[in-house]
Amino acid sequence: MTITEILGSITELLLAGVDTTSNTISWSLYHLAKEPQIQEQLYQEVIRACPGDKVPTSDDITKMPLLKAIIRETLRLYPVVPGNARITAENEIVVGDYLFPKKTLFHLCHYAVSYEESIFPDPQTFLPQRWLRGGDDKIKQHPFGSIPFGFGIRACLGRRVAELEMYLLLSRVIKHYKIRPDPAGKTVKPIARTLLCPATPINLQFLDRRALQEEERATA
Ligand code: HEM
Repeated sequence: MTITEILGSITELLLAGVDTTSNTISWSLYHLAKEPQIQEQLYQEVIRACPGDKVPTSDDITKMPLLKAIIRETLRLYPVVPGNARITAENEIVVGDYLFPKKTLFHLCHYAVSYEESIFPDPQTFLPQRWLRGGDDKIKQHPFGSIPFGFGIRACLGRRVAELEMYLLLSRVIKHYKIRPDPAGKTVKPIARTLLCPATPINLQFLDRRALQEEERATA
């Protein structure tokens, strides 16, 4: 590899491989802090699949459907890559009643698509259960309702790594800490700066579960 290729690859891996997953985890913690019931359900799922001092591994993740649903719902609300583009290089195409000549540049706004009410009822609300099989709110999902990793041969190369990274991190964090929201009660909105990022800092409290349990025992 030339030095230019090495520098280009490092920049790309930092942008594609670090900021994407870290922003997504920040949003999922933000919502779990605001939704203590969902956080408790996740905690129960994690300690059921991975009891005692055991550190969650990729095998344990297969027993954590809620964990996966939380990441999917987070990426629906905050698709960290908010837009995607494609050029129809070779053929003209018809979409609905419109004819697009060849070499048309299409831009897909993931952010707008994944808030479509006919596909996701109550689209502004964080509802991980909409992704769970057999869940009350489960509707027949449109396969392209939310495609945060893109689609086709140029879809995200790091998808599996990214998902595993986020599942492992979130399950480990939840196992050790109870997450509480910013006592100042500030709402954080997203902003597109190439990637979709929090417009203001996300402040959270992390309470050590072991210390909380010891405190509870001491006061009982
Ligand atoms: C939450 C995490 C992530 C999301 C939502 C995400 C999303 C995306 C999207 C939408 C694309 C463009 C796909 C398309 O044009 O159809 C993409 C491309 C790409 N992503 Fe990710 N990504 C994530 C994490 C990662 C990670 C962790 C890595 C590397 C370890 C990575 C590496 C790449 C690469 C190399 C491409 C370019 C693929 C190509 O052009 O053929 N991504 N990603």
